[in-house]
Amino acid sequence: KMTEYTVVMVRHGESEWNKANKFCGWFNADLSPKGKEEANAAGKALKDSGYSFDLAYTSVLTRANETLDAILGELGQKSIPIKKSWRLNERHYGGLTGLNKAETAKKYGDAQVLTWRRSFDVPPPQMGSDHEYYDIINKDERYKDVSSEDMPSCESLELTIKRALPYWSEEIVPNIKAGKKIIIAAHGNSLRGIVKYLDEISDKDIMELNLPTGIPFYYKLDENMKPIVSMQFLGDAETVAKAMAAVAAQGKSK
Ligand SMILES: O=C(O)[C@@H](COP(=O)(O)O)OP(=O)(O)O
Repeated sequence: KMTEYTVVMVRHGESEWNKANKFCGWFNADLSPKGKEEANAAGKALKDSGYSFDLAYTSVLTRANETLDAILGELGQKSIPIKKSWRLNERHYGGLTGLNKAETAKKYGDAQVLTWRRSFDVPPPQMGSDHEYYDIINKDERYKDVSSEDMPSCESLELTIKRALPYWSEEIVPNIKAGKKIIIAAHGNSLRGIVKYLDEISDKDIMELNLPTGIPFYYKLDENMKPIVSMQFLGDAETVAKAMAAVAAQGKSK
């Protein structure tokens, strides 16, 4: 029989800054009450589908960590090992961090905001040291082991992939191949990067992918980590499609 590995991924539940429609990136926003409910519901959906895990991965951002904790709580699996890495963080939104997405679209136009949010290789403007959130992010203890060359001041999807993929290939893949059942709780754009790589989505087509908050999805991978089944959400198609459209609409002026 062909070897088949299942990996589950989930974007965290709605954060306070998703709710306020603000560019968040490396700012450590908390889950909103709705986001906490989404995280619990994600755990219930995984439980109902019979999932259990041996190892969990997440970013160093609280919204992803708390989503993972809620899921593992629902599964009764709070004691499995959890590995956290900044490499799974959301893309760094640079100078846009803290700005309202719809107001930014009013000011710069929908097309510019779409380029900043969804182009493959155009990074947002840099976050300078005078930015409101610069010290909060750069002096955060959780980045004390990140070298100054690795510490971003803004990231395109391309740059996000460059720092996330080594973690996927060197840390996560060997554990998948060792037969560990894995869940990854991360972010809209760090997960878009992994999905782009796995499904070999073109730089142009990846613009169309908007991941909903708090709805887990799975991949079935062969022994070469090629998808046998790609991105299957644990939710009905209509709910998923609506949630994706809502994420896409966040960057429009009206
Ligand atoms: O940084 C942010 O604002 C959102 C994604 O934003 P968009 O790229 O969808 O605008 O990240 P997440 O909520 O997944 O941590």
